[in-house]
Amino acid sequence: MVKIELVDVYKGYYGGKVVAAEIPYLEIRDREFFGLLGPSGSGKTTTLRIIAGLTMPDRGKVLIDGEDITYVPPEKRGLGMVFQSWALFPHLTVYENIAFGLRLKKVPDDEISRKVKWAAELLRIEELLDRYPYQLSGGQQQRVAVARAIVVEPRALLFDEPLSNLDAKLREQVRFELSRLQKELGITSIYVTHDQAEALVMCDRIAVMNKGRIEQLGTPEEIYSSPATPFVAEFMGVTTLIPGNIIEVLNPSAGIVRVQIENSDITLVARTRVEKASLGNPVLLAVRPELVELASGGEQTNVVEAKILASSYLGDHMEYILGLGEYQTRLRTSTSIRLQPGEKVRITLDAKRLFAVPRQ
Ligand SMILES: Nc1ncnc2c1ncn2[C@@H]1O[C@H](COP(=O)(O)OP(=O)(O)OP(=O)(O)O)[C@@H](O)[C@H]1O
Repeated sequence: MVKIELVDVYKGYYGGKVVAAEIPYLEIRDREFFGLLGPSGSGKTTTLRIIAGLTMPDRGKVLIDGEDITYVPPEKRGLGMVFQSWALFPHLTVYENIAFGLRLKKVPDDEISRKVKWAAELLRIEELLDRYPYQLSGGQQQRVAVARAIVVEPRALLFDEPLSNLDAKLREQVRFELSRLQKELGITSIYVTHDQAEALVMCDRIAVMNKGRIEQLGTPEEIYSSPATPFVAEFMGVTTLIPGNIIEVLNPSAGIVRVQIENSDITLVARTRVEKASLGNPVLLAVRPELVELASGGEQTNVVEAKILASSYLGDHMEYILGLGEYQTRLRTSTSIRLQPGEKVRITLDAKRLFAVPRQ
């Protein structure tokens, strides 16, 4: 079992003007694929480096399985690392690159040979063992870097944007392979990325970071469908955030509320965080295009009138910009439906998926 905890960790720069990491408590569970997600400068790398032992926190503790390792040097923590720059040794073959950590540990040759073969098979690079790094593609180098990290059988794996040097197509493929490998080995892993899609598809849980702090911690689905703050909603790709206020609490235990859009008499039923489901609370309605449909007539809730402001033909679908009170949102339809700017339409917003992001 390998559980990693951060307790009251703080790291600041420039006399505390820059908070690189401030984490009251974080637990990364045994065998979990854990994502640290956030924009540039949000503190992901600092947090990972504190866990790795490469950055000393100003305050706080790092625990592995309850044991305080805050002052244990990086090489004694038993953690495998795969960073953005893979930094393979150019003068060593793939075999020797993978074997490097084992040689340092003075592992006997026959055991090294067995372990290198095992790691090479897992990463599907058996054919490449005699080559030098310059004879490999970016994707192959990346696999060698992962093999080198796992061959020493680390207690946990730390990844810092390991795929950012790969092109989009390869990135998708290696993403999938890394997830498979992580599950196969059952190894606790922490993965730093600024790419939402990457975190959503790979990770069991994600911490979204902003200015050194964790804004939200949850499963990919929670983070995507129930963003806790406007920052998380925007970072997860919500382009339309419509301000409103809670005017009725319909189901307190499920967080179902009625929201009145600011400066209009339009009201919509939405979900919000249960602890924020109180009368008068300000919210932002996160309206993703996939929640908006033309009303067919049978709907009971969330049917409102909107005005077509603009239309675009996008080959396989139409996209319309709608005016909703003084705010705007988008509607997608099949290309067989053609609406004209200025036209009024009745739309429906899926009340089960419409989320009211707390504003305070
Ligand atoms: N050695 C350092 N000296 C001064 N400031 C630093 C140092 N390391 C990090 N910082 C600052 O701490 C903050 C967090 O940086 P960090 O590298 O952890 O962010 P990040 O989320 O990993 O960003 P990126 O995705 O760009 O790597 C930033 O404002 C950064 O400028």
